Amino acid sequence: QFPRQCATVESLRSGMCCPDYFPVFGPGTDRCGVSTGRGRCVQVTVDWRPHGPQYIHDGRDDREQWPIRFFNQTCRCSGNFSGYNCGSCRPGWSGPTCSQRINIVRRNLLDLNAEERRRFVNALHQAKVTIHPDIVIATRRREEIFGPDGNTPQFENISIYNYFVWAHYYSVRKTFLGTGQQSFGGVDFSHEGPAFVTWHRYHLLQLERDMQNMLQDPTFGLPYWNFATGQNTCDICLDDLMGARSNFDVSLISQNSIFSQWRVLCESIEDYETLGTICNSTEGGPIRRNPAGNVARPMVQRLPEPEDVAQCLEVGVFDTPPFYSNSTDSFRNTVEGYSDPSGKYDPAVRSLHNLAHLFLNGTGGQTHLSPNDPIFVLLHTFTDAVFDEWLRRYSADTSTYPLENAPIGHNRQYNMVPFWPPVTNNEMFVTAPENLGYSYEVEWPGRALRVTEMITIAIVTALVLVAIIFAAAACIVRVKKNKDELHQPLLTDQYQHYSDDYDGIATPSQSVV
Ligand SMILES: O=C1C=c2cc(C(=O)O)[nH]c2=CC1=O
Repeated sequence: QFPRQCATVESLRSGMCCPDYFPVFGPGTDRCGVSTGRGRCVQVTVDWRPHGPQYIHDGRDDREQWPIRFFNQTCRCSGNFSGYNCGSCRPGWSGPTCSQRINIVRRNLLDLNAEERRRFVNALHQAKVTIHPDIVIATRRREEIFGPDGNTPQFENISIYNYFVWAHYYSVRKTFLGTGQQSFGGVDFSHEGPAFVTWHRYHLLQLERDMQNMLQDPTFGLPYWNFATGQNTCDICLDDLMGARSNFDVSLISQNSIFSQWRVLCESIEDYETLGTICNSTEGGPIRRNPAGNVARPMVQRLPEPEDVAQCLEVGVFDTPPFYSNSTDSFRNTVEGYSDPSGKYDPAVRSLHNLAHLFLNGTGGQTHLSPNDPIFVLLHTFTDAVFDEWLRRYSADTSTYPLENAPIGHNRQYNMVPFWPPVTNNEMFVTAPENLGYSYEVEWPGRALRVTEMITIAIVTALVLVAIIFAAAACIVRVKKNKDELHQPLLTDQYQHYSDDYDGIATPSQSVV
């Protein structure tokens, strides 16, 4: 959430978070790399447009008008420079002056060879155990951020992967309304609204970037899991990938996989909600996963079908009022999985992204915990690939993204919570290869025909066949007639001839030679 340099009493009191890029003459001398033209420290811009009716507690949540409750000044970087101090490049650019274009390819996990699989699993594990070099997390609400003595900022270090988990938790946490009062759950800054696709896109980009830096490999790309297999098994739950099922406990991961050793963050949700605290970097129990094992909900014992993806990509409107989880004919609500794959909203339905989560039936199926299971990364890269294909097919323009009245956090110009530096939903509503420097190696399924389409095609085919038969028959008749006409004058001539010259009785064979 915030750069380590800004997690201080002074920074919080001043509201300024503009770290030096290169402190030539001591701290505060090169804010945002100003001396080399990288950027400047400016007033934060926030979204003040009205949000939808779901959130009724304005003024009570630190995430409102993000990030103004914490900081009102931030770096604005020039050109292709980016990052909390303008020390890095915008996605899609690299090099010392950020002037070289790059393209990262995100591939199907199942297409990786043995060595690539090993490297990817190791990279995830390294991210799980490596402290984030730049970012720290707040473990208290703004009201209590200076600690019990008023002078001890309540921030913690966190690993790269756990920051990925924590950011998701922070975006979905309930609004604390006071001790003894129920926390308010009608709020979600990353789901059930148009920002679902943009928020998760940035979430992945940030992990990919952090892992590239950690590995010192700017070409590292996150793979994807094509979850639309229609099967009732998890095809990536193998020991050389995301871990097979344990032989000893159906809801655990096999000990042959490093992921069986991973421990889960943000488990104590009831404590956070009743005490008004925030998840910290303390880990708890193991990842739980029991794919297709939810016997109480047979509907979530299967994965989506390839046809569901094809149908979802036919929904041409990005989002529809009320821009929420009950929107109908909305591409966003369809890919998120609250509508059926054709776009029709149905409260009983779970499809695509939601269905893939629920199929995992464990840590990966609970919103406040789901990124703890590394399958989350792959499930979301695939969801992002569908979003990118939709942007490409419809040449989508940001004007189709709602500017106001979306649920809180979901308006076009809202800074996505809790990312730093501030980044709007708008900035992620662009095609990835041209604007964000990555692309997917994927083939999209063709759509099967609907019954009405099949009937139409059958009728048209039958009509064409009948027309061909008629045309052929007419042709034969004409040819025959022409043949007859060709013979006719000969006969007439002959008859005329005979009638002119012949004076006796002719036999038929004589007259038609
Ligand atoms: O982690 C998630 C878990 C989810 C469960 C549902 C549901 O439809 O019930 N949706 C989810 C989204 C998640 O991100």
